Amino acid sequence: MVEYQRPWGTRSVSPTFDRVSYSYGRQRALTDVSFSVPAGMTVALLGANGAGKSTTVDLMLGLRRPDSGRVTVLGGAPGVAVRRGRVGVMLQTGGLPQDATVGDVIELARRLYGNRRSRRELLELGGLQEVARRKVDALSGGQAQRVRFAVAMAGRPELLFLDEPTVAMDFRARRRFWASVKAEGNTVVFATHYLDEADEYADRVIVIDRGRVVAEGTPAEIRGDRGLEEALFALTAEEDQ
Ligand SMILES: Nc1ncnc2c1ncn2[C@@H]1O[C@H](COP(=O)(O)OP(=O)(O)OP(=O)(O)O)[C@@H](O)[C@H]1O
Repeated sequence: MVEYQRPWGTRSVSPTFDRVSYSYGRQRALTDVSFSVPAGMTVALLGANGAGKSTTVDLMLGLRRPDSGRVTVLGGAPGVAVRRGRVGVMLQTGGLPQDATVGDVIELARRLYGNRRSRRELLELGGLQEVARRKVDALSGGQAQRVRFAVAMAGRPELLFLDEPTVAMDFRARRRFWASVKAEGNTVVFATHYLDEADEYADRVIVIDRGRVVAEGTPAEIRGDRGLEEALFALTAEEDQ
């Protein structure tokens, strides 16, 4: 196991999990999970299907409460940070009104956050200028993801939670997406199955296996001399059937 390194220097710590456990009824999803994400860092959550990544993101958003342990986000309860617009989020599905145009959705998001950013800026951020008049239900999967990204950025959040953000994006859109994320300078926590993205864009990687943190470190530390995919094979088990 790669050692969990503290302290993180002088930067303040953002989301923190302190011995968090969570179950869906009798299905245990997380057991005794502890980690902290320093401000300004990009952290990737890696693990097999069903490992507990989405549950971790849900807890950070205050959508679920831990059965035991404590989750803090920007120094307080997750729900408070979310309600104050300090957190931007891209989840895997849903969340967009299908009958509205892209421009309408962007306007709605702007208004929700007190017009902190211009329409033009947000359309640019998502690479959406060409499809601004198109209805959401006529977008491709990758375009819809880019709308979700623009919406997530509307409030100039300090912290971004991204659950498999680039799944439907083509290579160009993915690169542009990461360039935008990095340029904004937020603290970012993202779950992904694209190991190359974790390798390239994450400052740190947290590997979750069957609800437990089994490794944490820089991509180079996790990868060692065997590559990230081999490391993941060694660190994690097959999904429970
Ligand atoms: N609503 C739910 N009800 C019951 N069990 C659930 C529910 N959501 C998730 N689980 C279970 O909790 C565990 C963790 O699931 P989670 O969705 O957090 O995994 P994940 O790492 O995000 O997986 P994936 O990579 O497939 O998105 C799994 O065993 C899953 O089957």
